[in-house]
Amino acid sequence: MPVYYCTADEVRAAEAATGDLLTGGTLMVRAAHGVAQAVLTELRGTGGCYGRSVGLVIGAGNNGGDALYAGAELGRHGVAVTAVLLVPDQTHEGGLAALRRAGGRIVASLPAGLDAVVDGVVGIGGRGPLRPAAAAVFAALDPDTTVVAVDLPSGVDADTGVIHNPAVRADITVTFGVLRRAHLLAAEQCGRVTVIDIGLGAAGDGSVAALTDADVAAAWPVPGPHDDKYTQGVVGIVAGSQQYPGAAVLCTGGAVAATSGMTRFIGGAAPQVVAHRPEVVAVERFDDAGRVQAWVVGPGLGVDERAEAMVERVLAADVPVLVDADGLTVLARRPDLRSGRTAPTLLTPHAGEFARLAGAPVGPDRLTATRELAARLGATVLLKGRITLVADPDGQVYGNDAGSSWAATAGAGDVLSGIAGALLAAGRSPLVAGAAAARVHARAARAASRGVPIGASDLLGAVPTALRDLLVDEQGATGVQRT
Ligand SMILES: NC(=O)C1=CN([C@@H]2O[C@H](COP(=O)(O)OP(=O)(O)OC[C@H]3O[C@@H](n4cnc5c(N)ncnc54)[C@H](OP(=O)(O)O)[C@@H]3O)[C@@H](O)[C@H]2O)[C@@H](O)CC1
Ligand SMILES: [K+]
Repeated sequence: MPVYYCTADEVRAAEAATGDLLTGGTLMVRAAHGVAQAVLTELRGTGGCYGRSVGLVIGAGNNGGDALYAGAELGRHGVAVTAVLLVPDQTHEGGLAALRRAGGRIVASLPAGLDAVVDGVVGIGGRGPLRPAAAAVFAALDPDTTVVAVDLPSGVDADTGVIHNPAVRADITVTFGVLRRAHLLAAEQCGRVTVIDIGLGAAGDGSVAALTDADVAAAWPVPGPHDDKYTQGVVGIVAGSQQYPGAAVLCTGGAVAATSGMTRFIGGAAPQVVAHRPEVVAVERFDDAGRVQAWVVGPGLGVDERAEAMVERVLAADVPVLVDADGLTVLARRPDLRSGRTAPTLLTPHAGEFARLAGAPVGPDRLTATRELAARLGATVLLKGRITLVADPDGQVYGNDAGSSWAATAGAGDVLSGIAGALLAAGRSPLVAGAAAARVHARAARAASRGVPIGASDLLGAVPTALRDLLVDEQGATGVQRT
């Protein structure tokens, strides 16, 4: 099942639904225990707890309350705890008393040499950037200090994931019951995210979600005993040119690697495509192309009249179409090319192409921008980036955190569109095709890179490894999900 990411209001509603657990303070006790355990685990992994020192940065709300109770528990484990109170007269009273009872000390500024710092400035009640007093505390920290954020790194908007300046950058984020949208949208700011069970029920409408590996494995086309190359979906790729065959080779390569359906290619780079992938049925002219179940158009296509004619022809077909790269630039110039389409359309822009399509830059709130463009165009929009967002026109979003930016290399997008196109041809919705392709693409980048720079062809070469890990580990070799 996909993982859901909730808004602050959805979290508050789930907390309120617990009744006495919220009003009696039980939720906060559980939340604080989770934070303390995360810090203790970190300390134990780096030499033990006793005699270590932890600083707390405490804001005026319940987020500070969590951190104070967590500090009290740390104190009871022999940790030397110091706390800076940003708004002394609005500090959570019960939490402060507990910290004092456990031997914690209130200080004007945190001492040097701390083993960890707990960010209890703000959680889901935060607005805007860190205020100056909080910003000064974090700016003064030794850069190597482990930062543990309570609920969210302060300065990151819970609902949009906008990372204000300044904001806390956490190594570990401990959250409660359900994930917040910021944990997806600002994943790079949150570090490792841990969700503590505090007894909340279901929360949120699931409109912002992420596919798990198991979801992707279950969605991936696995041939059945009666399938042949046609029944698994034929994807047609219109990409590249004689002078610039690279995009054509990478995009068809992505499609070939993704499924065992058939791949057709149309364009001047047909000889180079076949040289790399003899299994591709490649022709130079549209009229020689056979039938397909989905098209991919755009990578390396150019933006001249010839390219425009190709985009027009593909979009006129009554099958799903993925438009990428130069195809998007053409489409930004000629939005009429999409008019009259009823079959699904998947647009896969990077930020620059997005700005051309939308008429304005993406801006910091990528979620809203992507949703608005999808709704306006009546198409599914996949916005590339370390956090890939795929939005349907009705507002449903799947995100994928690649976990690194190694895939941000020339040609990697061509591989992605090939993979997603093959999934469209196999009958997957644009939303699932885009999100599943992004996840496999990110896995392939990780498998190819393992911490060093890679080229797009390295990424392409690692797609079978990524798929093997997913399909065999998650489903068993037969494609049947283990229970
Ligand atoms: N309810 C419960 O029992 C449970 C709650 N839980 C925990 O409580 C958290 C939510 O608590 P919350 O609603 O009190 O809001 P919170 O995030 O602490 O911030 C509000 C305060 O911050 C201030 N402030 C705002 N922006 C700021 C900024 N940029 N920089 C500095 N300050 C800023 C704002 O001040 P104001 O704007 O009014 O001046 C206000 O005083 C939640 O994330 C979770 O950790 C869990 O324990 C589960 C049980
Ligand atoms: K926080």
